[in-house]
Amino acid sequence: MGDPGPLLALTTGEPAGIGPELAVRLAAEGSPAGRLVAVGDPGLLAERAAALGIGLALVPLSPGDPVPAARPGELLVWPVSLRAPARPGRLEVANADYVLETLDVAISACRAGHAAGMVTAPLHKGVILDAGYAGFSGHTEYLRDACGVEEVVMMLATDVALHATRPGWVGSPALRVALATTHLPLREVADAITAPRLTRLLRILAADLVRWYGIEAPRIAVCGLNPHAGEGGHLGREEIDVILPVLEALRDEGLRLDGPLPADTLFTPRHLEGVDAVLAMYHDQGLPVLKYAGFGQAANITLGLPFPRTSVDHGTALDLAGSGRADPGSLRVAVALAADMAARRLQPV
Ligand SMILES: NC(=O)C1=CN([C@@H]2O[C@H](COP(=O)(O)OP(=O)(O)OC[C@H]3O[C@@H](n4cnc5c(N)ncnc54)[C@H](O)[C@@H]3O)[C@@H](O)[C@H]2O)C=CC1
Ligand SMILES: NCC(=O)COP(=O)(O)O
Repeated sequence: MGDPGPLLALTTGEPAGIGPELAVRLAAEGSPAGRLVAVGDPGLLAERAAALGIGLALVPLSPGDPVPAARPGELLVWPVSLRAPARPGRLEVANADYVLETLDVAISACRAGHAAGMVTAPLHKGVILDAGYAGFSGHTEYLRDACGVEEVVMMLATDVALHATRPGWVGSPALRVALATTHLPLREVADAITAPRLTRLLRILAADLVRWYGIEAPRIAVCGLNPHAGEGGHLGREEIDVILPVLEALRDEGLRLDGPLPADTLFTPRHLEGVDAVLAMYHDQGLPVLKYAGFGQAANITLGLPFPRTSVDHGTALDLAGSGRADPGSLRVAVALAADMAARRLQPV
């Protein structure tokens, strides 16, 4: 058997959702890109595998243990125990601690060098907030705080092959959409877009397109916040007062930035030609476009961390949990992308 590739920690997510079954399905397929170690409850994974008729031997290990040679039909596991029984589609507040512990195990392993990166199956933000973790916003900000970095950027990207093979497509081969704000009520968005924050986000985005994607001088298109990018100040002044001055200052530093541009036309093939990433100002400005272009073939990447972290482009899909009908496409993309990023990370510089 050849080089199994970098070891990637795969957190299995909300136990009532589709994460555990997607993890076992991917393990059964065998990941071509990297070696996976699932982080989760072995009993839960065995149960979901059995329900899908997948014969899977679980191999429990601890972070730092030698990694055995890959054998078909085996899944390595770093065990974390459920706090309460998990039933598909039924959220259980007591398991919020379990979900967070899976993240802590993976993050510690990545920081200690026991894994080259992490891939996360979806968690349910609402149940973690219901469990009392006030202010919990998602993996992205949890990782930021756990790694002690000031800022991170959420970016979703379609599988490169999707657009490259689409007849007549003249835009960039991959659509990458980063977000200036993530999980905020809409009425708080404008106030969250400050010049210092936007400056930090754009620097991280530009630097990590070089670091993780090998793009030499990335070109980034920046959306306006308001319709028609503010219509010269008649439909809002954020473009004039905040966004434009930041872009001008960063252009002087050498960053290649277009904008602020009206978001409705920016996301058209002609405007995306030669653009390596788009910075959208808020979640539902950028992600519906990305998901229309490639739901199930896209991944979520956290930029600004000391190690690769990717995730799926979807949530816990409680309505599909246990049915075997959930599409594992995005998890495949997330694993392949994390393996690619980890391989770059492991290359001597
Ligand atoms: N990476 C993560 O941890 C993410 C977590 N979430 C969380 O997931 C929870 C549920 O969010 P929703 O907005 O309902 O989004 P969702 O993605 O869970 O579901 C939206 C729709 O897409 C379908 N869907 C989702 N994944 C699918 C798959 N793999 N195959 C086929 N169909 C699929 C669902 O059945 C549903 O109809 C929320 O707590 C949200 O915060 C949402 C997005 C990402
Ligand atoms: N809409 C994307 C999403 O919810 C993923 O958030 P995160 O858990 O990766 O921070």
